[in-house]
Amino acid sequence: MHGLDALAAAALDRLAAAGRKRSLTPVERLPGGRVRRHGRELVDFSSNDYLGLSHHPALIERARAWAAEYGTGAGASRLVSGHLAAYQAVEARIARAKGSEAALVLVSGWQANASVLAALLDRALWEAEPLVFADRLIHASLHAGLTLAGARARRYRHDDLDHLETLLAAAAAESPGAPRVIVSETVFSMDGDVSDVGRLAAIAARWNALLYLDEAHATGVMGAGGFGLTPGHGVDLAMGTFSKGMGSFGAYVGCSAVLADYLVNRASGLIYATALPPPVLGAIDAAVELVPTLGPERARLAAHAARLRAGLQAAGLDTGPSASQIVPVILGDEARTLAVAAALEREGVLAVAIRPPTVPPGTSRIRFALSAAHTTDDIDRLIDLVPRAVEETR
Ligand SMILES: Cc1ncc(COP(=O)(O)O)c(C=O)c1O
Repeated sequence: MHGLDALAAAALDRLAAAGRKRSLTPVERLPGGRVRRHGRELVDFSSNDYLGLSHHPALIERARAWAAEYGTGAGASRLVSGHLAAYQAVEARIARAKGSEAALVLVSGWQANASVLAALLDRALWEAEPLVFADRLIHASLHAGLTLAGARARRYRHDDLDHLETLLAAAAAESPGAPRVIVSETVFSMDGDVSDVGRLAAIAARWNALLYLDEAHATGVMGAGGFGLTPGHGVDLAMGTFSKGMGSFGAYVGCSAVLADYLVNRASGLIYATALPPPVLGAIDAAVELVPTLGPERARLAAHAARLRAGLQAAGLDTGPSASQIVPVILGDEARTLAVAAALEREGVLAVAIRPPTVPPGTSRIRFALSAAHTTDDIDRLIDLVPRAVEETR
């Protein structure tokens, strides 16, 4: 008897005692930014389906058509027999949109960050140990990549590019010849703030550092054609996902052709994972085609976010540094944040409480993820409900 169940039960009891035990709740996703949970229809402010594309007829139709034509599974990794010819057209289109020489589609955002970063930070590649400089609030999947690579990042204060430069200068004095890699995001998932990509690129160029930026929350949503904030800035490696604004699943990296080739040979998440199922690749294909035409939806989403921020701030609430479709209301205390989320759910609004370890201690928040599928009335209802729910828990 290994006794693991008893140990796991004890670990769960400790989480429950700390108010941090989580569980899975079934939902039925509905169009129009709605979900059904516990039999009730709720306005969904917790999904990252920023343009409502997960229910778009063009994506559904192409997913259906590709399932009928190519089957439901890819059968093998891309390097074996899972590389549908369609990948080439999709990747060429992404590379054009990103302004990069090449692009590579990977199975998921988590897997892309974990395995691409690990491959890029391989000492054997650089013939030296690369020094990594990472924003303090980077996503868990980027941390996984650093961990897999055995890299210990120098972490700069969130969005503090002066601090980044100080760390780069100190490292250059200590180890002048060491390769340097900067890792950050363009839209931060929990604060909704937007990086200064131009300045990051200028810093990377000045210090001869490789720049890796995660565009998970910018893809589909930000930039003139909806392909994020990196195009035109000469970012070495721009990663993004199809799982959020693009309405389905999977990820991409935009980079040089030789780096893409290197990743096909070295990124374990591409080599040792079955390729995306054809219906998912079909949905990606349709989204990549559609997104440049969705300027009005992006404008509507930005207007929703501006309206919500203004309304909540006028009620005295702290929306942090949000400048995107992600609008947090930072409450600090975990129990209070849970109480506000519960009060909102009673009113028909799903907006989950985000607590440590997802965010730093003392910064628990309700994270509102907006969608172009929401109506202005949905936003106005939030502006009315949230301050009342917060007041009730004082
Ligand atoms: C910044 C960031 N990068 C990567 C990911 C992972 O993407 P995916 O959900 O497609 O695996 C997420 C989403 O959870 C994210 O927020």
